[in-house]
Amino acid sequence: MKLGRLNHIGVATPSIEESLRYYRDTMGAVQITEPFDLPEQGVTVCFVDTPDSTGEVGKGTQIELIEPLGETSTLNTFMEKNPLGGQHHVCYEVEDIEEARHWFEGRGKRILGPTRIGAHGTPIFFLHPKDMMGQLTEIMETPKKDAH
Ligand SMILES: CC[C@H](C(=O)O)C(=O)SCCNC(=O)CCNC(=O)[C@H](O)C(C)(C)COP(=O)(O)OP(=O)(O)OC[C@H]1O[C@@H](n2cnc3c(N)ncnc32)[C@H](O)[C@@H]1OP(=O)(O)O
Ligand SMILES: [Co+2]
Repeated sequence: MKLGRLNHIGVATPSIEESLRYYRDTMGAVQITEPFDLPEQGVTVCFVDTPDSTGEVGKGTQIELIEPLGETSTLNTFMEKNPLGGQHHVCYEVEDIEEARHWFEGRGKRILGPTRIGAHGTPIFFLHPKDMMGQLTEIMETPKKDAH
């Protein structure tokens, strides 16, 4: 397996509205999606697009803003330790999610739960931060070109 594209950086926040204002008004973001709830993951999410190397917005690495949703959100423990939020996870793309799963299992890395569909609508899994140099790491299958 080779290191794939950095698809997004997951950034936890106590207030997605405040974070949206920050990225728009302080950082000059020009393309931000509407927030949407993922109740099964216990988060409200939205994406801030950053320009790619040509300066085009929409194809570059995204900031994935995540706010806890509900009492049982996985994010609540993180927010207790980091009340202002901050960098939560990194997400790399792979061509084949099952091949990637075998790769990491073969290297003794703990995979957190089953492969499932993530916020981009493609299969993902998470790897435990303690096995990944301290970084909670999301692995995501690259969206197929003809995906609509
Ligand atoms: C946008 C939707 C997206 C998707 O599904 O597509 C998401 O939902 S992302 C947000 C929520 N989902 C997840 O984070 C799934 C994976 N996370 C987990 O399974 C847990 O959060 C886990 C196992 C990483 C940590 O579990 P928990 O928080 O309950 O336990 P601890 O607080 O005791 O953490 C154990 C140990 O890990 C350190 N830790 C926790 N979170 C992080 C982090 N984000 N980055 C780095 N390190 C982290 C924590 O400090 C503990 O270390 P210790 O030295 O023992 O204090
Ligand atoms: Co993510």
